[in-house]
Amino acid sequence: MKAFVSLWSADPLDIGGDIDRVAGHADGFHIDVTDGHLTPQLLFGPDFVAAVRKRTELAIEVHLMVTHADVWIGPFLEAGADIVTVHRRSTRDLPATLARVAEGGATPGLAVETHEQVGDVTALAGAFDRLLLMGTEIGVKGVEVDPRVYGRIGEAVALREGMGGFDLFVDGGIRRHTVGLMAAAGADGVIPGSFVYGAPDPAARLAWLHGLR
Ligand SMILES: O=C(CO)[C@H](O)[C@H](O)COP(=O)(O)O
Repeated sequence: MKAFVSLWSADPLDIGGDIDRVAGHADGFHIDVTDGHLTPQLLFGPDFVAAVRKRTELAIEVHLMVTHADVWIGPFLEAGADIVTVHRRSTRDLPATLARVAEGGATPGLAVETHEQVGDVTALAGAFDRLLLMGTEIGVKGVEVDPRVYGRIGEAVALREGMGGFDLFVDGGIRRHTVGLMAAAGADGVIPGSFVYGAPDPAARLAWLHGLR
């Protein structure tokens, strides 16, 4: 099981230190971008991503939870994002938005929210390389996973072979009692927040995560 660690759950006064603490153990970092409109939070802009880029060579995923994704793809690519993940609700033309990410040299990611149908992604076969399946509502943290997520992981796994393949990650509600079930259902990776940064030994927790499947 891979882990892209969510910097939203790092210590906001010591994010550099928190990056260094897990850098030899994480598979990448996940940076949430919210606009207070699509999501009830204000989080992380391109300058922040550029600063993280200078601090680590690990992959950076930018999770765009904003009303107008197209406006922000360019600035986040320039800042050094490796993966840009967008929502259906963030654009009027989802294939064009995903293509813009790929044309910019980054991996296009598609987020599927808890109220959306997993099966709807089949129409976008080949347009994205990462599926970010939300385990909770977007723009919240510290909450429990929606238990329907395990079945939804299975649905995505069943679909992906016929779609040319994609990496399947789960975001939200990553806990000791949920992550093993996510791995067993077929997820390739998760986005741990407090599960890593709230642990007494974040590196050991990541090693434990890597051993799952
Ligand atoms: O976007 C998120 C959840 O939707 C973030 O990944 C968040 O950092 C998770 O927080 P936690 O695992 O601490 O609840």
